[in-house]
Amino acid sequence: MSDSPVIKSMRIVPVAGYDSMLLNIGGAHNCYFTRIIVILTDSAGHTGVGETPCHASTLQLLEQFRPLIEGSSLLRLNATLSQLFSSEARQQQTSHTNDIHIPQMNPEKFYNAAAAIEAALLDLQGKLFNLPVADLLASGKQRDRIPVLGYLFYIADRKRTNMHYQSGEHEQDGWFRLRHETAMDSDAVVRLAEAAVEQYGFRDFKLKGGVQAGEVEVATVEALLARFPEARVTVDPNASWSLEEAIRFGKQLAGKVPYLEDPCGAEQGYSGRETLAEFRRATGVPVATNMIANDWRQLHHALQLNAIDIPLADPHFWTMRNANVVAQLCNEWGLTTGCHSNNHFDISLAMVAHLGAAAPGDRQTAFDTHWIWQDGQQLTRQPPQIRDGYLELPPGPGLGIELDMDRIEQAHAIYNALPDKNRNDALGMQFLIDNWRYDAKRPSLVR
Ligand SMILES: O=C([O-])[C@@H](O)[C@@H](O)[C@H](O)[C@@H](O)C(=O)[O-]
Ligand SMILES: [Mg+2]
Repeated sequence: MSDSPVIKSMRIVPVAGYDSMLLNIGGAHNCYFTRIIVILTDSAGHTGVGETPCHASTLQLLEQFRPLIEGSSLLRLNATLSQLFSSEARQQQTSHTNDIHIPQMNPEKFYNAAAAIEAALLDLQGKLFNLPVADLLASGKQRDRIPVLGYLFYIADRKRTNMHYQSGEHEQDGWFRLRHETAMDSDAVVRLAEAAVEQYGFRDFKLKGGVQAGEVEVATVEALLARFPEARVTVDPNASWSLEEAIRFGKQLAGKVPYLEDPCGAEQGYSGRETLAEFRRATGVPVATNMIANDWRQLHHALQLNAIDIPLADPHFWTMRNANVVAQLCNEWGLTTGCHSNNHFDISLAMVAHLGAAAPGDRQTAFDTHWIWQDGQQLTRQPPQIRDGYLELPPGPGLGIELDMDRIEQAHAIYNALPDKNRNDALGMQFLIDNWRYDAKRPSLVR
């Protein structure tokens, strides 16, 4: 043990990148998105890295954890993480609520902080043992590439705001240009899908719903299916449909979609787990969720109620090792493994690639990634690639990525210059609808 490298320093770097005016139930994505990069350096001179969603309270937590991490032995990773998990901060973690798009409600702070640290430690251990992180997760590496989906959004007209959205006008036609243009109807979303297929080869799509009336979003799903009859297409209204609507739309889409994601949620005194269980019984449509089964206790209740088929265990909500345990449970218990995402850089893309590569069994649905909206803003020298609808596991030990420190400093400078550093999707939306306010039970444009 005395030969174990020791963590010498932990650098916590908030960073920002650019985004399009993507719509969801919480409003419109800001022209900037923010993330936190954790960089650990050990006594052997290696660097390990992790990425997580950014919030001021996550930054504070990471600072609080610094004394636990600096000076710790790399080989005692289990003991270090156990200490983190038995800290007061975890006890104070509130349970996950449905209101995922309201910054002050976002409950994942402890897990977000722990996830970035754990990923960076695993990256370092991988370098020490000359093994990919996928091999350090309990089920070990199972594959070299994982199916990922084309994550489609309705896109608002950025010109109606005074925000600094990129224009894409200097880009050639195709995905890199189209991803900045307004896309508010089925035809425009189908064009986005065509461009995404051309660029990345997707066979799976997810439409971010919770924006327009359910009928409109179902029509967009049907338009995508008509254009790509072989594809697997789903929609995620983030629980904005009532149970009655969800059952109606579910019956309309039954047999055409592989699953629906969070079609309904808590209402009239019933929890989201209860309404999803009723939805499944009424429609037979499998249910995926990133809203009501995001920790062990929630997952337990969701499974007891037979409410879900696909827990989308995001490594930033669970940590990579815990998300791998969820994948093992899915394999043993007849569920399907999947993964949720938010806007992210390529360090998270590598984390997701290793998680998917280690998921046992063949019941794996295409993983979510927002990367196609950020592609080109990499913080590493050779970001993992999406080809033919698959995210390829980067070669090399650890996470298989090498930080580009110049780009990290630039992204840090963008973050420092931001007036508003926490995610707040209401801001952009208020340019479209005066005094717009979030409502968990209404699509964002239905006002
Ligand atoms: O990026 C978005 O707008 C999504 O709505 C994201 O915030 C969600 O967390 C997520 O992708 C989801 O599947 O619910
Ligand atoms: Mg979702």
